[in-house]
Amino acid sequence: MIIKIDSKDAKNLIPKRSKLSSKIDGGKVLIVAGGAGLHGAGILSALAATRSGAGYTHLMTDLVKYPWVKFPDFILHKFSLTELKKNSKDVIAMGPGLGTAESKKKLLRFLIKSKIEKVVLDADALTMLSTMKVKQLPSTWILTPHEGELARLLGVTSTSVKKKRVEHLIMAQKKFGCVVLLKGAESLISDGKRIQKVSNGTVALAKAGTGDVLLGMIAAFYAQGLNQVEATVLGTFIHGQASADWMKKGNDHLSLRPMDLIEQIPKTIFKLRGNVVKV
Ligand SMILES: NC(=O)C1=CN([C@@H]2O[C@H](COP(=O)(O)OP(=O)(O)OC[C@H]3O[C@@H](n4cnc5c(N)ncnc54)[C@H](OP(=O)(O)O)[C@@H]3O)[C@@H](O)[C@H]2O)[C@@H](O)CC1
Ligand SMILES: Nc1ncnc2c1ncn2[C@@H]1O[C@H](COP(=O)(O)OP(=O)(O)O)[C@@H](O)[C@H]1O
Repeated sequence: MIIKIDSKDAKNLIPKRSKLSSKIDGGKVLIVAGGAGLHGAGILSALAATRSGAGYTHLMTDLVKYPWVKFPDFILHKFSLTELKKNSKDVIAMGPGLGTAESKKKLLRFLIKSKIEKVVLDADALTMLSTMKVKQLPSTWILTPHEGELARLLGVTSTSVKKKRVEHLIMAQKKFGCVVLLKGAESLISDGKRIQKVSNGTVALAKAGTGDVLLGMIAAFYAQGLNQVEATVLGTFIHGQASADWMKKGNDHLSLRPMDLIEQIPKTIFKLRGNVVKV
C-alpha cells in the first residue's frame, strides 16, 4: 500500500522553536555543491536550507568568483578532503553542480568509507555513486534521484523506470539500504518498510534547479531533529506546496524560477503551521 501524505501529516512534522531556542537548535548543514560554471546550484541548495530553518548553513563550493556580496549568508569552504574531514556537521548534502571529477569522487568516497551518519545525495553525487562499487549505505542516508538518476543507479534505462516507478524505487532501496526519494509529478519515498507518496507539487517545478532547492530543504529539516524519512517527507511536501501557493498568487506555471520557490518557503511553512508563531 502506498500512503499519501496530506497537509495534516506535514503540519505535524514542522520543527518547533521555543523562546529560548538558539541557532544550535537549527542544526548545522553542510552543502557540498556548485562546481565551476554551476555556482548557482550550490547557492540554491544553501539558500533553501537557510529558509527552511538550518541554524548554520555551510557551503563547500568553487570559491572562484563566488558572489559573496549577494549571498553573504553562508560559511564558505573550498572543495577539499582535509576541509571536509575537519568539519563535523549534523547533515552533509552533496551533489548539485558538483561535476564528477576524481577530486569530487574522493569526497564522496570519504563519506561512504567513514560512514558519516546523516548524508543526503543528489544530482552528480548520485551519478558518481552509480560508478562506484558500493554494497550498502547507512540506513540514515537519503538519495533523491529523478527518473534518469535512478536509472543510472540501477543500470537500466530511464524509460523502464518511467514505466515501473514503484518497482524500481523498491529495487534501489534494497540495493542501497537507505531512504530513496524518486522525484517527479508524483514523488515516492521508500525506507524499505513502506512507500509514501507526495503529489501536491505542480508542473511549474519542471525546471532546472528546483531539485537543488529540494535538497537544501530536506537537509535543513534533517538537521533540525526529524528522522531521515520525516525530513524527506516534509521537505518534499513543502517544496510541492510552495509551487502550488506561488501559482495561486496568479503566477503562470511556465514562469517559476527556483529563486521564486525559495522566496515562497517562509509563507508556505507559516500557512501550513496554521498562521501562528508562538515564540
Ligand atoms: N543553476 C545551476 O547551476 C544548475 C545546475 N544544475 C546541475 O547541472 C548538472 C547537470 O544537470 P542536468 O539536469 O543537465 O543533468 P542530469 O539531471 O544529470 O541528467 C539529465 C538527463 O537525465 C535523464 N532523465 C530521465 N528522466 C529524467 C527526469 N525525470 N528529469 C530529468 N532528467 C531525466 C535524461 O536523459 P535520458 O534518460 O533521456 O537519456 C536527461 O537528459 C547537475 O549537477 C545539476 O545539479 C541543475 O540542477 C540546474 C541548475
Ligand atoms: N510535472 C511535475 N509536477 C510536479 N513536480 C515536478 C514535475 N516535474 C518535476 N517536478 C519536481 O521538480 C523537481 C526537479 O528536480 P530535478 O529533476 O532534480 O531538477 P534539477 O536537478 O535541475 O534541480 C523535483 O522535486 C520533481 O519532483
